[in-house]
Amino acid sequence: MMVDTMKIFVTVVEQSNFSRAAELLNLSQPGVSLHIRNLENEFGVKLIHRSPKHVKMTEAGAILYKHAKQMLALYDTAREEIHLLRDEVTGAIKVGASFTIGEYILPHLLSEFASQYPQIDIEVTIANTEEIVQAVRANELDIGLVEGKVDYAEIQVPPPFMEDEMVLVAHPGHSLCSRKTVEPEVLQDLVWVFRESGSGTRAFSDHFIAEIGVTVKRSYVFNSNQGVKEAAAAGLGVAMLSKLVVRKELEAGELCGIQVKGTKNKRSFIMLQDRKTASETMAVKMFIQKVRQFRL
Ligand SMILES: O=S([O-])[O-]
Repeated sequence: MMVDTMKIFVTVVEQSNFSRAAELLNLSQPGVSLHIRNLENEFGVKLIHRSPKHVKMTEAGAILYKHAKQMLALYDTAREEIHLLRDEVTGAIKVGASFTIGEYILPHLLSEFASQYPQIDIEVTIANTEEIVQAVRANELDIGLVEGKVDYAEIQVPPPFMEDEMVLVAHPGHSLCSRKTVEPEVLQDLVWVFRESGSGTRAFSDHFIAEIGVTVKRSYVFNSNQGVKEAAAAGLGVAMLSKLVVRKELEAGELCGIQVKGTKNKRSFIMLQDRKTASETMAVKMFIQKVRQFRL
């Protein structure tokens, strides 16, 4: 089918590599090369320059790439409209989420989404913000849901989809817990429990500490919210975590929340897609719509 050949051509161009394209498409490399050769024979012109180091489009290849993208998008739209006619949205979505979103928001969101669209398969990857950003850039995910700021030209970041409240927490026996609100200076030389670098939670903690201008006496680092939370509840040090992560422990009195005068405790959750390769299937569109409307 011509649409399959176009998909192969577009994948080779976007991956700049025959074997990576073959792997992504579940085809053999000779099979992919044959499709490209047949396409070149059909147009009577070279579409791709191959050298041991590079796979690059020719001028004719660039023209075909532009139209092939439009053809594939039109084909998807036609397929989706036909599915909608039969009142069903099908397909598969790969979603990546940072830990706070992946563990505290996504399960509830997906449970609503699944009852609305039972025929959409979803694969979720949970990792820290930086890892999810890199996976979106590498085109391994259709959508990334992360915390904080993202500054890559090729990544499309629409306005935040949710606000998150951060809380400074400690074991209830910590000296800071005897006061309702504290001045920033009293946080001088404390022992902290942090998430790892690359996480949105760590970025927020670092920013918070820099803003109030205190030094950290010693720190312990865990690569999960759960680890940080348990360590703070065990009295290892203070920690800055999302309220979503510590809500139950605060209610149960296993952690105390410390208010620091004049500091900001809000951050945003954002949704990412790769500008160039963003999937526009109906399944992805419906998922994006759900993320925008969802409230916990
Ligand atoms: O998992 S996080 O905090 O980016």
